[in-house]
Amino acid sequence: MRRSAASNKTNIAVPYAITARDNTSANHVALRCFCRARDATSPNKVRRPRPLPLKIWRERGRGRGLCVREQRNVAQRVLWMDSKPKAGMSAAHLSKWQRRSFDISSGTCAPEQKADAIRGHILDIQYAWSSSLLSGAATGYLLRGRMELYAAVLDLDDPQGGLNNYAESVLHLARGHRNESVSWRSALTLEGVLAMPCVRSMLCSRSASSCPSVTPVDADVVVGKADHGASDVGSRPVQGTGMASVFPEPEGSGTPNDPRREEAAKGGCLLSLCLPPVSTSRPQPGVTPLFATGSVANMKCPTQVHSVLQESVFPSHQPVFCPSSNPYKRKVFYGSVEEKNRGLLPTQGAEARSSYNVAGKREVEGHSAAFRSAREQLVVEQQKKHGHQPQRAQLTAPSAGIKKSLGANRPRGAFSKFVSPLPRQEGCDGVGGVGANQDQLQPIDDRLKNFEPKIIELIMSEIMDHGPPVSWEDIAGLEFAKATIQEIVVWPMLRPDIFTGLRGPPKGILLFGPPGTGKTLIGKCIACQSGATFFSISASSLTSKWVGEGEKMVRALFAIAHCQQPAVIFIDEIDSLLSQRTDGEHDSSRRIKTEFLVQLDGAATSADDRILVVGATNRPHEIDEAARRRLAKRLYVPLPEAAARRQIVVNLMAHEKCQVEPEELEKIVVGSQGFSGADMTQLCREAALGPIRSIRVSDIATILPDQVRPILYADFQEALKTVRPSVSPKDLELYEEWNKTFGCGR
Ligand SMILES: Nc1ncnc2c1ncn2[C@@H]1O[C@H](COP(=O)(O)OP(=O)(O)OP(=O)(O)O)[C@@H](O)[C@H]1O
Ligand SMILES: [Mg+2]
Repeated sequence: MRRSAASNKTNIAVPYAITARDNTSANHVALRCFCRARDATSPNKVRRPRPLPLKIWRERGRGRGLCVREQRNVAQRVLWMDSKPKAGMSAAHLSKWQRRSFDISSGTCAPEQKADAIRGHILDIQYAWSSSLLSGAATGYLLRGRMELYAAVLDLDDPQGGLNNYAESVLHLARGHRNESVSWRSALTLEGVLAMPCVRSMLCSRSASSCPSVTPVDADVVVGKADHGASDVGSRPVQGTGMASVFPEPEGSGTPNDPRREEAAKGGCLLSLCLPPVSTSRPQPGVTPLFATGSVANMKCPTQVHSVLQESVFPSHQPVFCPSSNPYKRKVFYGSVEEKNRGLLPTQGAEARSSYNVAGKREVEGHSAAFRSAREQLVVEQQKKHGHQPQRAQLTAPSAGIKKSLGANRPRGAFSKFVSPLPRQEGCDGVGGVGANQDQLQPIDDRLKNFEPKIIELIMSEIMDHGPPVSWEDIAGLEFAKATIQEIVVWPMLRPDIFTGLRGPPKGILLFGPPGTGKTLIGKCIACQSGATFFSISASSLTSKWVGEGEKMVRALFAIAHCQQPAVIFIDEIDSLLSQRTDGEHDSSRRIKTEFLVQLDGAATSADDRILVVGATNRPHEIDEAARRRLAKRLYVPLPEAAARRQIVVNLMAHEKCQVEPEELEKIVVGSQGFSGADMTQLCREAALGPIRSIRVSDIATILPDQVRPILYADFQEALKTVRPSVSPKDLELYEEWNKTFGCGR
C-alpha cells in the first residue's frame, strides 16, 4: 500500500521524535519536545507517546516502504521508546541519549567521554536492531554516522585529543619498564625497532634523554592530496637521501612544486618514503619530524596509517601503494602509472586506458613488464586495428571500470573466477544474464553478434584457465608425441611468421592410445605451455536437447576461438562426438557432426588463422573417417616403456619419504611390464599405503607424521600383488594395428 508523504509526516512527527542529526540545536529541539510532553498538572509524569507510528512501523515490516529519512526518524523514536521498560523510566533514558548526544557534539568534552558516549549510542542502536526494532537500512545509517565519529575520535593524532597512542605503550615496553608482572621481561628493545625513521624520530623527540641509541632521521611522506602548505617544512625531502619512489627523482628535484610530486599526490594515497642511510643522517635544522607536525593527521583513512606501519614491518625501501578507500582514486592512480609506462596520451580516451588496466596493475605489482599473454596481445592488436572504432562492448559498457574484452584480461589460475564475455552491470545477477536486459548483453566482438549471449557464455565457460601447472618433464616417455606436439603446437604459436604456407601447422591432431597413457595429461600440458587460449570441450557441452542448438554451439565455439586466436580446442574422448555416422543415428547428432566437420575443415577460417583442434581418444577405430582425415596428425600414445615407468616412479616418490635402492627400482620397473601410466600411479599409491598398514591400529590416532616409516621395496612387492595392468595384450594389438594403418608415428 502506498502512503503519501503527508500521511507519513503526520504519523511520524510525534513530539518525542529525536532528530537524527546530533548537532546541538537539533538536540535542543528534541529536549524542548520532551519538556512539552510532560503533563502540565503533574510535571513528574510523562505523557505516553502516541503508539500509532510505532505500530505502523512494526506492522509494515519495520519501515519497509519508507524513505531513508523517514526510517531514520522512526528509528530514533523507536530506539528511545524501546529503551523504556516502564513509563517512569523514559525520562531517564531520554536524558541518557540526550546527554550522550550533547557529549558527542560538545566541544568541551574530553575525548574519552566522547568515545564513551558514541559507544553508548552504538550499543543502543545495535540493541534495537537485534531486537528487530530497526531495519537493516536504518541501523546501517545510524551506525555509519557513529562509527565515523568514533573513528575520528580514536585516530586523531593529537596527544590531547586522540586516544590511539600506541607508541606510548610500545615505548614503555621497549624501555624495559616494569609492568604488572615483575617477572616478565619484554623481548623488545629499541635496537630491535625496525628502521622506520619517522617513528624513531618521533620516539626520540618525545624521550630524548631515554633513548640515546636511536638515530633520528628524516622522512618524506607524500600523502594523497594532503595540504603541503603548513606542514611542508616537515615533508620536504632532504637532499642526498635514498629516495624510494615510483617516479625516479633526479638530484635536487624534490621541491614542493615538483609536477611529478603533484601528480603523485593526485594519485590518491601514494606514499613514498625518503629513507636516508641510517648511519649518516642527522636531523636537518628546521626539519620537523613528520609525525610531530601532524601530517599523519591528514591521513583520513586508517589504511593510510596501516601503510606506514607496513613500511616499518617490511623495510624494503619500496614505494608503498596505499589502497585508497575510494576505488575511483585507485583507478585514476593505476591509469596514470600505466599511461606513463605505455606512453598513452591522456587524449586517447578512457577506453584505451581501461583496457590496459590489468597489464598496468601487473607491472605495478612487480610482475614482468615484458610479459603479455596471448589474449592480452590479441586485445592490443585489436585496439591497433580498430583504434578509432571503439568496440561494441566498450560503447555499451556502463562504466570504464568494468569493461572486459572477451575474458582477455581475466586473472589466470586454477581458482580464478569465470568472467563473462558480456558486459554486465553491477548488481545484475544470474550467470549469463539470461533474462537480463538484452541491451546489456551485447557480445564484445562484432563477429559474435549473431550468437545468443547464453551460448557464448556457455562456450566461454569451457575455456580452461591454467590449472595445476603441467610441464613436458611431468610426462614420462612419449618422446615422439611430445616432440611432434611441440613442433605443431608450441613453435607455430611462438613464431607464426616462420610457420606459414606449407609449414603451416595442421588444423587437427588426434592423440590415440590405450587408456591411462597420458593423452589428457598432454592436453593439460598444451594448455599450460602453448600460451594459446585453451578450450577444453566435452562432447556433452556441445549437445543439446533443443533442435539446432548443438550446431549453433559448434559454430559459436569456432567463432569465439577465431576471436581468441591463437586458440587450441581440446576435445577429450572425441569418439563420442565424432563417431561414425550411421543410418539409424539421431538426426541432431548427425547435424552436430556435420557442422563440426565443416568447421574443422576451415570453411569459416582462413589459412592465417591459428586454431588447432586436438582430439584424444582410446577408441580411434570408432572415429568417423571424415573426421579422421581432418585430424591430420594422428599420434599414438603407447604404454610407457621401462625408462618411462622408472621416471614415473621416481617423479612420484620424489615427494614422499622413500628408501628404495636403484637395483630394487629396476625390479619394480621389470615387475610393472605392461602397466600404463595410470597403472604406475596406482602402484605407487598402493605402495605408499604400506607404511601406514604397518602401524598398529591403536597408534594410528597418535602417531606423528615423522614417525611413519619410509616406503620400502617390500611395499612395492606387496603392491605388485594387487595392482594389475588395465590394458590387455589383445587391446594393445588393436591399437598397434590402427597405428600402423592410420597413425603418423615412425
Ligand atoms: N606418461 C605419463 N607420465 C606421467 N604420468 C602419467 C603418464 N601417463 C599417465 N600418467 C598418469 O596417469 C594419469 C591418467 O592419465 P590420463 O588421464 O592422461 O590418461 P588418458 O590417456 O587420458 O586415459 P583415457 O584414455 O582413459 O582418458 C595421469 O594423471 C598421470 O598421473
Ligand atoms: Mg583421457
